[in-house]
Amino acid sequence: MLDDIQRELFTKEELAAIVSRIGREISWDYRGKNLLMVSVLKGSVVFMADLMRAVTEPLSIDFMVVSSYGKGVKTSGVVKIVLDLNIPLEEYDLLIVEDILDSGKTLSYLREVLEARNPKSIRICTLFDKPERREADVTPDYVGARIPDAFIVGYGLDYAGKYRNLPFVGVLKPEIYE
Ligand SMILES: O=P(O)(O)OC[C@H]1O[C@H](OP(=O)(O)OP(=O)(O)O)[C@H](O)[C@@H]1O
Ligand code: HPA
Ligand SMILES: [Mg+2]
Repeated sequence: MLDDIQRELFTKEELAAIVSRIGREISWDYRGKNLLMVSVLKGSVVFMADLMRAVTEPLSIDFMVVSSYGKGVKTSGVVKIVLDLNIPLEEYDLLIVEDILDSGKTLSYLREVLEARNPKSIRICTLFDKPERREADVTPDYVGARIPDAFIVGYGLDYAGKYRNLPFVGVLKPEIYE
């Protein structure tokens, strides 16, 4: 698995520092609110597990499973909700938790779908933002780090379902997917 990585982009320690910084920002901003963190699976599984423990205010969690990349490194353009939330959202301040904002198609679609359910407020938190590849208009409220246009894996992020268990984030060697 390690042989497939071209270079490490964020070490385990750097990721922990990023998560802790976002956790502090969220803790401050959501004082006295009714925070519901919605993790967009599968990619955000590791980030979500760490981030929720970096938030010091009371919160609830829930999960959606959304998929659009399949086995490729480019979005299929079709965002499929594989598993939806099944609770009313009116009483919650919703925070969508994503691993990466790339073309923006997943988050622009999700935001629209969830906004229509009338939560008290809605914000987006993404660990990584790849602004150069944006195709849909999305503005995240919390960003861990902006990254260059390269396909990254680890810390929840996959290529064809693999590499999610790497504790760091690295750039995948292009020969793996070309
Ligand atoms: O901004 P976009 O171009 O839409 O890309 C970002 C989305 O793509 C990935 O999900 P994927 O469809 O690979 O499912 P996964 O979370 O199970 O890996 C990633 O986890 C984000 O949800
Ligand atoms: O760079 C990426 N890596 C893994 N999954 C992704 N989904 C969108 N962009 C990426
Ligand atoms: Mg993926």
